[in-house]
Amino acid sequence: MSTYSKELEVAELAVQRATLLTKKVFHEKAKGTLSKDDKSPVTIGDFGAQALIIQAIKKNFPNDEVVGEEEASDLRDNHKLRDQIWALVEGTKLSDSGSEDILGGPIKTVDEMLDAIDAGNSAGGNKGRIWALDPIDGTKGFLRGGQYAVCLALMVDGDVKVGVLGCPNLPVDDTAPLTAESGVDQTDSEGKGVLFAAIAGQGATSRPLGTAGLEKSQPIKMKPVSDITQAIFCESVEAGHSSHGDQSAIAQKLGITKASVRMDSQAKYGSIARGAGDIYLRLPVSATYQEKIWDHAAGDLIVREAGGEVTDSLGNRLNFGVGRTLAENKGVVAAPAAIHSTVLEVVKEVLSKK
Ligand SMILES: Nc1ncnc2c1ncn2[C@@H]1O[C@H](COP(=O)(O)O)[C@@H](OP(=O)(O)O)[C@H]1O
Ligand SMILES: [Mg+2]
Ligand SMILES: [Mg+2]
Ligand SMILES: [Mg+2]
Repeated sequence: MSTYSKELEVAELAVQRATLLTKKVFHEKAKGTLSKDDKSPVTIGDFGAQALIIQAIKKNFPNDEVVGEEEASDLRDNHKLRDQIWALVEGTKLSDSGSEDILGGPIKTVDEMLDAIDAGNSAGGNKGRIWALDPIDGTKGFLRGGQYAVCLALMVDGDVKVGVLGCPNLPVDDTAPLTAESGVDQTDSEGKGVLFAAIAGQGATSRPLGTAGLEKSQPIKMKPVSDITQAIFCESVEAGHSSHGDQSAIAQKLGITKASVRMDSQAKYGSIARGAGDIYLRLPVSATYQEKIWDHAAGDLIVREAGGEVTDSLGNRLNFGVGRTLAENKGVVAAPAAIHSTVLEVVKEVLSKK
């Protein structure tokens, strides 16, 4: 077996299983939404997906740590919500029993489920094997009917080695270009659902999300951009998550005339990695916000392995080894390697004028 192939297999299957759970919640009107301390939303889908994925990691790699976005404290005294999540977790299995076996068997009790969720409490850092998990990235998109992603990455000594993104609402077809509609009013209808993956040094791939381990992955590559004015650039839907104003000024200076594609979650990284889009800009709106490692780890590797470069707004690589946040970085600039320096120059120019 080549390096990290076992980790990739477990990560892909765990993400695929978790998306079965999130898809069920996506189609429910009531998604069991709570407001967290920072006022951001979390749903029964986020908790359930985190439990299923951490269980699979701990069964296969008991000594590994996990930096997971969610924690179970709100559930320990909210039995109604806890039981709703348990019903989902208990009822979610991959249809292929061989794939289910690889994940190491079901969660047996409610307490085991809560403990699995809380096992995502690693402080992170640059020593040893640590997984970064975002059980639903783009929760606001998930609630609005936009894009969302189930995101998992393995870091070893602070470097991302394996990355997986499950995107239930993106087209399976790698060649379908992004349009203004790609991020709004989306669902997981026929032809939707893609799993992106990468191992450091071994390239990036995609495969249909619905088929567990049964379908072969295809290599993906970023699209060469010969004329930057024709580039498709992506940004968050939420104006509170990145500066639409700065991003539009940068696009304008680059001569880009097409409107941005606004899309929730790391579906943006997957989309540019397969050449459906070209550039992803995420410039800070707040001077104090620190980006979370689980919002970027998998996407960073997948884009770089597909021929892209990912830096912050100063041109530094994202540093995943300093804790649960990207404390040393500000913003994200992701583009094909051949045009990244051109984009970065304009980013610096626009930000320096502020
Ligand atoms: N002020 C802020 N600046 C940047 N990112 C923020 C933010 N507040 C929340 N986020 C993050 O933005 C993520 C969604 O990114 P996007 O806008 O690309 O969809 C959220 O992930 P979750 O949805 O997992 O909580 C959350 O972690
Ligand atoms: Mg969140
Ligand atoms: Mg997130
Ligand atoms: Mg999340």
